[in-house]
Amino acid sequence: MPRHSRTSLDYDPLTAAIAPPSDETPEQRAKREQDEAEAQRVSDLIDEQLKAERAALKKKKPPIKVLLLGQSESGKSTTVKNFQLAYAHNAWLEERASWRSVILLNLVRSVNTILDILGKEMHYVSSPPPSSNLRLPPTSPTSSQTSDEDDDDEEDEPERNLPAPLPRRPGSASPPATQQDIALYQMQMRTRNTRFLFTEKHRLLQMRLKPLRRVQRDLEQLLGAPSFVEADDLRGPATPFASMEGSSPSSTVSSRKRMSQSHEFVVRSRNGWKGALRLGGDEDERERGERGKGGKRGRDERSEETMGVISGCGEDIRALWADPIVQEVLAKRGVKMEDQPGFFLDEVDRIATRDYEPSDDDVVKARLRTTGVQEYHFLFEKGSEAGREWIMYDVGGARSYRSAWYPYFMDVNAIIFLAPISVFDEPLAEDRKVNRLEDSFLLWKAVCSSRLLSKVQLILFLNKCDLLQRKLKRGSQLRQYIPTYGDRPNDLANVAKYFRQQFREMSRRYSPEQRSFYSFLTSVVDVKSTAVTLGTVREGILRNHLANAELI
Ligand SMILES: Nc1nc2c(ncn2[C@@H]2O[C@H](COP(=O)(O)OP(=O)(O)OP(=O)(O)O)[C@@H](O)[C@H]2O)c(=O)[nH]1
Ligand SMILES: [Mg+2]
Repeated sequence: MPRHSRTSLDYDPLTAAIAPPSDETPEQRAKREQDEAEAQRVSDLIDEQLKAERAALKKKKPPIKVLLLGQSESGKSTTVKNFQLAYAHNAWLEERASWRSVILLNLVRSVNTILDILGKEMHYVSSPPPSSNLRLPPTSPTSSQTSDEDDDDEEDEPERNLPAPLPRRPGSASPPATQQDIALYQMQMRTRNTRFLFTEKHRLLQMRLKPLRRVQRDLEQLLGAPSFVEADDLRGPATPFASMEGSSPSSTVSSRKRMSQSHEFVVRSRNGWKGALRLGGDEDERERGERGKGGKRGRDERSEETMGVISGCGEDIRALWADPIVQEVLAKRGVKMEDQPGFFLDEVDRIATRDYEPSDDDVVKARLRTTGVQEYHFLFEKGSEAGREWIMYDVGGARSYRSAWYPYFMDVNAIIFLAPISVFDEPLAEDRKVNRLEDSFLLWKAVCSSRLLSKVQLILFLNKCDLLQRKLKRGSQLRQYIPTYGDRPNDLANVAKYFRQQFREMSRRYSPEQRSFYSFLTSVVDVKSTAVTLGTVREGILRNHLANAELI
């Protein structure tokens, strides 16, 4: 009877197939049994590992997910940096050096901005005074006539980078001019009529600092997309995510995967966090390799070259920044370099050197726009938080990036919303007709109103208090931009209290369900005070998370 037709229950074809040959010698048998014992040992080991992993997974606490929201330059990335500094210090140290190029770019951009302004002024000095009149922006009903008459005058268009008013007065068709508009207009008039006493020194500085134009281009190339973005590419609706509520979670989750770049920090010992951060990730590395000549070596050479040019220009940069005529020109133009993000001109002696290494404060102050969404993982491995992973999502805040926020609304535990409150007199870069504070209010209102976020804990950072204080001390009057502020004292404590009330009221009015209002007055460039704030925030988020878990 052929084997395959046997039906007896004591026959197992598999056993038959792996059975030792009938003519096995004693040596072969000993070898076979040894191999089988070893295979069994490995198999047992794998089983044990799988069991342990399953048990660990069971014990693993769910990650806490925090989303940072707010307009561009509100301080989101700076807040993440503070979180790294406080809770991932070793990884922070590893990453710190890679910020050098960003800081150099910040410095060089400041110099080139000054050179641009200087160039224009020197041009005015060497050319006859303009014959056409500057336009006065629309202001009160009486002065708006002036602007109507001059509406066809295109010649002065580039000069009209005027800020938008806040709030618009009811009933007025066109936005009325703010005090700042008028001041800017008067300043432009004065500037055009002023003849600065430029000397040979200014012409020499201009000439000797010219190589910094190329350095800026090189650094922008090296750093890739975020340092290239033009204001025109940032335009878009204020709250695109508000109209996306209800769209399919699966499509938004996959778009979220496409958009995010992941960075990991792991804390392993009581010494703090360990891990690594690769600025930009592999993809950027590849792109940059292709852009730069000859990949990493080419980049290193260029970086050396760049450093050489910058350090060679150090003296002249210092002379330019310290020059009283340059300072006068900037003041007349209303340009406050020291209020601008990424301001390093005061540190030029330290930074424009070949062996410059960024300090913690430098990195916190450095400015690099976020494009898309950056994902940061923090894993606590000691203490009561052991095994708990935190994931922070840092989004690009410019208007054109805001539709990318929505997929992250699906499953976050908390949102830290940054509203810079020093910007009450500034226009939004993406749309200069809009006041920056007004844009923050629109965003906050939309976030509070979102049904998807109705159970998410919202934490508000009223940020840039240091800049607000500086502005108020210089004499900026809040009531000129927000008439409802009335006669309240024009100091930090009262202005901050007023803003807090406004945001609280919006949260109360627009939240679909009742929610607690948590707010902090912050200057996130101040690492010490921010560490205290973040400690409180962390505890609050954790407590809220645990309370919700209990409820479930
Ligand atoms: N003086 C001062 N500067 C701040 C403060 N917060 C942030 N900055 C600076 O403002 C600039 C912009 O901050 P970022 O954290 O990059 O802003 P962002 O919200 O991430 O901006 P996007 O990436 O464009 O969305 C940086 O140069 C910061 O150092 C603050 O409280 N005070
Ligand atoms: Mg950012």
